[in-house]
Amino acid sequence: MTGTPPTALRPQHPSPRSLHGLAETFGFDVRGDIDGVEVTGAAISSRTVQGGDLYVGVPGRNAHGADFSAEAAANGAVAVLTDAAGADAAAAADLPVLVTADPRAALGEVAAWIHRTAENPATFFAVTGTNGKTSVVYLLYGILRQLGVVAGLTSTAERRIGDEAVTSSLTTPEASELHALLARMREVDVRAVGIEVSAQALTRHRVDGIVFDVAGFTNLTHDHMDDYESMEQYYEAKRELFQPERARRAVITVDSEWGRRLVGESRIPVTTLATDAAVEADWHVTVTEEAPTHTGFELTGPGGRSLATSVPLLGHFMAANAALAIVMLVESGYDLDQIAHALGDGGIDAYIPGRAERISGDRGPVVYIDYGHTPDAFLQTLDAIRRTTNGRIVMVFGADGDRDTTKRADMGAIAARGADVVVITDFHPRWEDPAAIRAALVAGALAAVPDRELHEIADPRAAFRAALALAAEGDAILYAGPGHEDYQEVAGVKIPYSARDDARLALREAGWLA
Ligand SMILES: CC(=O)N[C@H]1[C@@H](OP(=O)(O)OP(=O)(O)OC[C@H]2O[C@@H](n3ccc(=O)[nH]c3=O)[C@H](O)[C@@H]2O)O[C@H](CO)[C@@H](O)[C@@H]1O[C@H](C)C(=O)N[C@@H](C)C(=O)N[C@H](CCC(=O)O)C(=O)O
Ligand SMILES: Nc1ncnc2c1ncn2[C@@H]1O[C@H](COP(=O)(O)OP(=O)(O)OP(=O)(O)O)[C@@H](O)[C@H]1O
Repeated sequence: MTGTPPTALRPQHPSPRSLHGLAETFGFDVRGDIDGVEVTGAAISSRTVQGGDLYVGVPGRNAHGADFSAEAAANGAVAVLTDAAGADAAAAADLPVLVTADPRAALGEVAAWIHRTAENPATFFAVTGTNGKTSVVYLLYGILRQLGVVAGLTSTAERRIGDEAVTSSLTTPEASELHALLARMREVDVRAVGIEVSAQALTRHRVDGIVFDVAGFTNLTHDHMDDYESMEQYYEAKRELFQPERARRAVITVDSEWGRRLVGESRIPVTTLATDAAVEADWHVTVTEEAPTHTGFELTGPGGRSLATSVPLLGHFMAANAALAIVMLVESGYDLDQIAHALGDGGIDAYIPGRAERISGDRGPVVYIDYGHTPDAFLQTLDAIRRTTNGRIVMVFGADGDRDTTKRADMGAIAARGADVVVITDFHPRWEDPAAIRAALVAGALAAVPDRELHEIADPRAAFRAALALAAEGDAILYAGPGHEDYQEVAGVKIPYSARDDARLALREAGWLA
């Protein structure tokens, strides 16, 4: 149900709350008459305001949100919450104004109060880490459904309320959207929710007002060095999730040094998980079978408990992701045997859009469309493909413009080391010169493997077709980056482009797909 109107993400029957009560609860200064005013929702963007909303005007990089109060009023806002700098602009819109020092920092608790999140009976799972968040959230969702639980999720790809799905923009919604979404989920009896929590969400208060039942950690590797000054700062942003104000208990993957450090620096009960038998942990996951279509694994835990199952996705890292989801469920109260029974002989039933998604048919090269856009994601996925492919690997990829530029050389190098043929193309150049982005990737690739066969083709459609022409039966093509996305962002414009649809078309043109 892509493109569902935003009302689907809001409670259909909100119970109004008094603005007076809100101002009193949070100690906000009041300007104007608030007697008898009731709010039914909150919005951080004037563009998403609905009738009865409190419009929250926050200062941003480009503008002060309070400057859009008139538009918010026209869309039905009944009051504005802003800071002192925004108060006059908000008052000019002829709405009552609540004033606080940091409205963004207040938003989570305010939205939780309006939507009564504390009374929501669902179990809340949070997943953080550089790679694997979306995957773990979908795996939680899939396993919960196999357990017969009505589940919901929010991820980079989609928000899901039971069977209803809506395409996402941000990985973690703004708090105003998140609490409304949880209220909507409550209306349709969702009993467990997986929430992907980015570092940016923690830094920007997007998950304030929720105490998660279980928080999971996948890994921490090079990314987002545009948003954070160092890996240390990036780590500290993630660490915030593992404190009592935010989560009751944690499951931490301790394969990395960052994970092991996090165990010591969390202030909540922690259960640990490792893929390496030599690493001390409460739970261990061992891969027992690797195939393009699925990965079999065994999970062993305290007291001799164990579970042998499979995940319908490529890669040992997907076994680690699935194991994390299972241990998080155990920590939330499910019995391992109950999970084993629900999974049955068929294993985990989950579909993750655009994560090592195999879009080829029975004939021709195996084609994976992946969302990997970090050095470690490239490394892990190439390794997994190498282990399940007898032929050559052709890798197609580009890099984000206006995002962490420091990872480009590594991305190029890892591709050149792990693939037999490299095709460098445009991803989302945004406002950068696409040729300069490609040049950085080419330089990284050739510095690592000077004689690697390399093609530079700007247009992604042409790049994929070139890769297809270079591959034969038994080979694999990894097209990393676009995943589930349906656009390419060039100079501020989102041009429709689905790598999955276009690659399927190209496979048909080549006669490999019916
Ligand atoms: C850098 C950053 O975090 N930007 C966020 C920020 O935008 P901004 O500061 O540029 O806002 P602005 O344009 O100055 O506008 C100020 C305020 O006026 C409001 N406004 C503006 C115009 C208008 O017509 N009406 C209106 O109400 C805006 O909603 C905003 O609240 O506030 C906006 C409104 O909430 C966010 O949408 C926006 O996220 C942008 C889209 C973004 O790219 N964020 C990235 C950093 C992010 O969060 N990424 C992580 C990725 C994680 C991962 O890859 O793992 C994520 O969780 O998605
Ligand atoms: N556990 C993992 N370890 C390393 N790489 C992984 C892992 N899980 C997935 N990946 C790789 O990272 C890519 C992104 O996976 P996923 O979307 O699940 O991560 P994410 O943390 O949600 O990323 P984003 O926040 O950018 O959406 C996958 O397409 C795959 O290439």
